[in-house]
Amino acid sequence: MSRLIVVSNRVAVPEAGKVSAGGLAVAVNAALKERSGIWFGWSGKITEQPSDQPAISMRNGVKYAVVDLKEDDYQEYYNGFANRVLWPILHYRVDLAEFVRSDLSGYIRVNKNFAEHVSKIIEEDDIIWVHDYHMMPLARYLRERGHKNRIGFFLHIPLPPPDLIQALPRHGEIVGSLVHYDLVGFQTESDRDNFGRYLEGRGARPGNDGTSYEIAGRRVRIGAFPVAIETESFARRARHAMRTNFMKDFRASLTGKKMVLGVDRLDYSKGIPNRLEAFETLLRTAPEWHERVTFVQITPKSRTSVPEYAEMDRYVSTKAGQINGEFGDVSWTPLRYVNKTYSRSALAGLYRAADVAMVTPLRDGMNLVAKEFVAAQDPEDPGVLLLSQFAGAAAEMGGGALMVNPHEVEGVASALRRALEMPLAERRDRHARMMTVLNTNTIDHWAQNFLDALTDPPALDALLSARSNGLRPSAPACLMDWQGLHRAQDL
Ligand SMILES: O=P(O)(O)OC[C@H]1O[C@H](O[C@H]2O[C@H](CO)[C@@H](O)[C@H](O)[C@H]2O)[C@H](O)[C@@H](O)[C@@H]1O
Ligand SMILES: O=c1ccn([C@@H]2O[C@H](COP(=O)(O)OP(=O)(O)O)[C@@H](O)[C@H]2O)c(=O)[nH]1
Repeated sequence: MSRLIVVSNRVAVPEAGKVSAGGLAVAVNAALKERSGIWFGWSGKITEQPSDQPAISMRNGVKYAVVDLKEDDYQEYYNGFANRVLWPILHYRVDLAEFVRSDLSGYIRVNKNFAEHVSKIIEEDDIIWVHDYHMMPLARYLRERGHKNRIGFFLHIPLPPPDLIQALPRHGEIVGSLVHYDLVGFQTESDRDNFGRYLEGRGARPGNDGTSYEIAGRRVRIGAFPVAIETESFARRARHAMRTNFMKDFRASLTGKKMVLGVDRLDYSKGIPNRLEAFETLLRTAPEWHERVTFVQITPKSRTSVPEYAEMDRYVSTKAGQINGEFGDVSWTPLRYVNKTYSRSALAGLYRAADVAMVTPLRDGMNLVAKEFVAAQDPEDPGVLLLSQFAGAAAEMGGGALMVNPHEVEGVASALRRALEMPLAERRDRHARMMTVLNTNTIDHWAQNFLDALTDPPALDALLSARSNGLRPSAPACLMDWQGLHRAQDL
């Protein structure tokens, strides 16, 4: 069996007793779990003179190979181009992008350096899977070194329409370089279609198979592969968590009040200010909820050296203080705003104890918190998911969540009230609909679907032709929906 080499900016080497690093980490570890593989990337450390050799460690059959970054690489590549240019533009926030040429040089330098390291470990049959916006041009530099391996790329964050991509200086070298991959995967069909239109604008010709484009002598396939969670084990974790002292103490502290929960990195894309304003509107317009509800907002700090994040930090903590000052009482703190990172087990318990989860990003690639919240619920007495229409998760969870436009604060406040007052039968019905999705697309399916599409394009062609022969009602013809194709195979 060929080896799988995963490349991403952050590498989450599992460490006993250490808090998990987030969605991407969980997803990639699950992909590597079943395969003989290597995960290469940044160690998370900054050193003056990084070693020429990656530091290697083995955990549960997976090899982790990590390198340190120099201070200027960290500033230019990670804080600069990745998080002050690509992140805002790909999240539709061109207004927040701060482009500096030296940051782009740093981004290219680190990508070339990663390619040099990865090049040394690649064997002929290896499959290479590159993750996220930090590493867009990596395949190009590997191809320049002569590697003909199958290389796939998955973008964890949104991809906006071509007009917005074009606001990115030298977008052709960055987003355009994705054509050096064999397969490019996105979280949603909308992201995938935006990329298809972007390629067409650059002169790419759609292939006859309906899933690929040809440009500059290369053929690239594209698809939607919504990232998922370990549904069953997360549900189990949530059940067990309720027996811990942590959860017993927490529930006692609620003194019978309803609990609304938010869990997000402190990031402007997550819509935290709008959410707090919606809670404030509820308290202002529905005084009957005073002393009967507690909002718990868990917000680990993120990318703190980036000025836009520091500004968000100041705004949110001021707003939280103002809400408590205005509405709180000696016996009631309406909002508990916490900047700590919690373990996945602690989070699972908090999700299960919550009556409502507010997941209201202004834009989000997927948002795994939305899925984890649903998986953690007691099916007999489930909480309600209030979900932004701009989260990638909305494409799958829209059938059961209360959908909101996070820009309409009064609308979110009304939805929050409706969620708090929703009858049990409706809560059960909505929860069951979302669980069907989470049980169908698990993290193992996600990884398997992507790797099958990357390694076995003939199977993909066969499925597509089966579909065009009437085995499945035709979907938007130009591009593929790999999950839909799997269902077609079942027919
Ligand atoms: O590594 P950081 O800079 O600390 O940021 C953490 C991760 O944030 C982003 O997560 C995205 O991936 C999730 C899983 O697919 C998805 O659910 C979410 O919507 C995205 O925002 C980022 O893409 C990762 O690279 C970061 O490691
Ligand atoms: O205190 C925390 C807060 C979040 N998370 C995890 O971080 C991930 C966040 O992923 P999401 O897709 O929601 O957003 P991202 O931060 O990746 O943009 C989820 O798996 C959460 O369980 C965590 O382990 N501890």
